[in-house]
Amino acid sequence: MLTIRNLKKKYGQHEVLKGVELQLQQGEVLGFVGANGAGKTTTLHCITGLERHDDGAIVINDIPKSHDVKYKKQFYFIPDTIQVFNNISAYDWIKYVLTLYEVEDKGKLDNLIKAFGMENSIYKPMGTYSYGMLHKMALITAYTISPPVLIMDEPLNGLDPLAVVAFKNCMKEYIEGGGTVLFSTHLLDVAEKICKSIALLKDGEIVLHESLEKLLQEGNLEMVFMEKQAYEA
Ligand SMILES: Nc1ncnc2c1ncn2[C@@H]1O[C@H](COP(=O)(O)OP(=O)(O)OP(=O)(O)O)[C@@H](O)[C@H]1O
Repeated sequence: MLTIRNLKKKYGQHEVLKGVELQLQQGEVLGFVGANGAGKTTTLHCITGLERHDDGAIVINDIPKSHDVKYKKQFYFIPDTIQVFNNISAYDWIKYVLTLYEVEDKGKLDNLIKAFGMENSIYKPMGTYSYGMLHKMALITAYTISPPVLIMDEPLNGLDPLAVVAFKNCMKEYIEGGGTVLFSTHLLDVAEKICKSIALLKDGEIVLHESLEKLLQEGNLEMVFMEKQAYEA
């Protein structure tokens, strides 16, 4: 469903991604982990087109990144920092994004607004939103669109307990409907609960991509990562 081959990216002389190889199967929920500065966000930005990559190939649902609009309709990306138009309501913004994806499902949208407890705030200007509210808005959008792949950078940051439950329930439904998820996280306990597989980025390369089931046979995720020397001593 998502294939990354030999992905390379430099900022000036700093080679951040040195040939990332990653393949996600349909239905996979992949937790993308690594130390601070390992290049997780850079990888997500290269996949989503926010950054140009220097070398390598990225293909989603058989469509290469070079196919621009068609490629972009294969995924929805929730960044860590969500930029918004301050004076537009979240509801109007979501409706606009849905038109870009050619999705019209008011019933689903209304159900998701309710599931995330946003019935009152959804009509307010996005400039008045907290960090967590912006993430809820983005999750409502993502699950309404239900594209082939969801890509998220630290999606649970700022969510209240109700929203975390909604996030997990919606994710289950989305996966059962044929979706695929790639998300970066630092929360290994969360990754243990949500993911089907884990990929570890270290020194600009994927040094591990394994099913959670197999990894947990070796101990908990923290132990596995310490062994893989994910963090500097
Ligand atoms: N726009 C940029 N210009 C220059 N260097 C950058 C830029 N963006 C990221 N970097 C550098 O690239 C490296 C990887 O950063 P990135 O944000 O991808 O890491 P990360 O794994 O997401 O980190 P974290 O877990 O702390 O969020 C870091 O050394 C960072 O300083």
